[in-house]
Amino acid sequence: MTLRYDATGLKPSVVGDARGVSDLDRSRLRPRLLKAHQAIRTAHERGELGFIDCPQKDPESILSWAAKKRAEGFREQVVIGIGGSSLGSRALYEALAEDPHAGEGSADGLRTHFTENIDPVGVARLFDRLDLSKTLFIVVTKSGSTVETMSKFWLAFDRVCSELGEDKARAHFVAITGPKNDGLRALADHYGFDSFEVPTNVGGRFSVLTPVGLVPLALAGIDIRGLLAGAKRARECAALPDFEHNTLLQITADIFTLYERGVDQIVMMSYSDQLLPIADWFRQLWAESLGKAKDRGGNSVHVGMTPIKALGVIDQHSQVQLYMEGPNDKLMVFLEVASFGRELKVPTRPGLPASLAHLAGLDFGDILDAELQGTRRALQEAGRPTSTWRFDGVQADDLGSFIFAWEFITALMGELFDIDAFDQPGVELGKKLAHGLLGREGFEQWAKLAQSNADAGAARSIDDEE
Ligand SMILES: O=P(O)(O)OC[C@H]1O[C@](O)(CO)[C@@H](O)[C@@H]1O
Repeated sequence: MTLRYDATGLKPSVVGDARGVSDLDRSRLRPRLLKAHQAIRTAHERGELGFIDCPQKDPESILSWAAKKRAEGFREQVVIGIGGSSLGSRALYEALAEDPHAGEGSADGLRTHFTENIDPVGVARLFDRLDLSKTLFIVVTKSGSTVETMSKFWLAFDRVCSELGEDKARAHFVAITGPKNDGLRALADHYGFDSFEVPTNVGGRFSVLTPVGLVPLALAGIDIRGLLAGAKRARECAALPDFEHNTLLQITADIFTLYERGVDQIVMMSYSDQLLPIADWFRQLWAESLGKAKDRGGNSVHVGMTPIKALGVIDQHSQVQLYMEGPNDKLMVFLEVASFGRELKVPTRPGLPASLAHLAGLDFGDILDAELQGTRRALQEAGRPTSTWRFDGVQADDLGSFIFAWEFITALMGELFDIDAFDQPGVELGKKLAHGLLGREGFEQWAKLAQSNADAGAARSIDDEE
């Protein structure tokens, strides 16, 4: 049974085949979803959930600042951030930039690199090949104190100061951070960097349509007006109060019904290289928002759906065996592109073996599409739930709509789980331990522990250490 959602205004269009989810099931959840929808509206009216305001923001000041900045002669930019401070911008850059990893930047758009990890090999490979005189560093951290981001910022700042002098360094750094006056904000004020603010009521993983994403994307020459226009379209769809016309309520009803049936994993399988990184953004949004130990009443619930990133056709030769025959616990979300805007055909020159002769003259996009259809149909025949987000093409407005739609669906899921979808208490312990270990006493403790582990020959984790 294919559920074509009432795609009121929503582009990309969405088609679901939530096997086993009947209209009856969906209407069963209708009252809870309308209550969730109302709760989100109320929270927004209280000034929370700032992500809902993002599509309304005027991008013109960012666009004119970016044009002025590029005119200063920069040709490349390095975005230093992690998690919500980088994943969204990277995904949108890699989807929408003309040729994201090749060629030189220009006065119309800086070639953009994203550095998120602190693997010394990766950082050195990037930093060592930069022409610092033409490189702009965009430092993005909402808290202003994330270890990975701030250590790389300091490395960049030291190198630029050493090469160009501290006076000139100022123009090579832009800070995008929260209003808290310590960490990056204090340094930006002290050194006089251009800076933009991350609104306090927008969670990091919901912030790509704030200066967090809009500033680097504008510098890269990406159509941020189109992004916001698409997000506005999805916002209008999200605001519809009636279940029958609100596509996002219907999609959420299907996902939650499946979850209650034991489908606790969601595979975002992109049949487009350009759209693959958007699955990285989605994984943080979905995992960090919904993976929670306690509900709002403090009860231990341990809820969440594991988000998995997959790429078609590659993962047909890797993961699909599990998706087809393994446990029926995954919702397949296909990202489909109707037109790649690029023709490339299998040559018709004679010589192909008879078994492959039918490929001659075929367009690569058509082959990809046939493989998507074949894989999707096979999964449906195997009774696996699927849904497809169908993009006319990889363009800014559809991506803006996609971003806002999933942000809103995530907020609705948080209401259905009755959890706080906007905090991330689970990441704090790891950070504390890491910070502790990075302090002096931490390393002594760590060295002692490593030695005692070695002596005991036992693999003990730091958690066992009282
Ligand atoms: O923008 P910041 O404060 O550097 O945080 C980066 C990321 O780290 C987290 O706080 C924890 O992983 C994410 O929620 C956030 O997106």
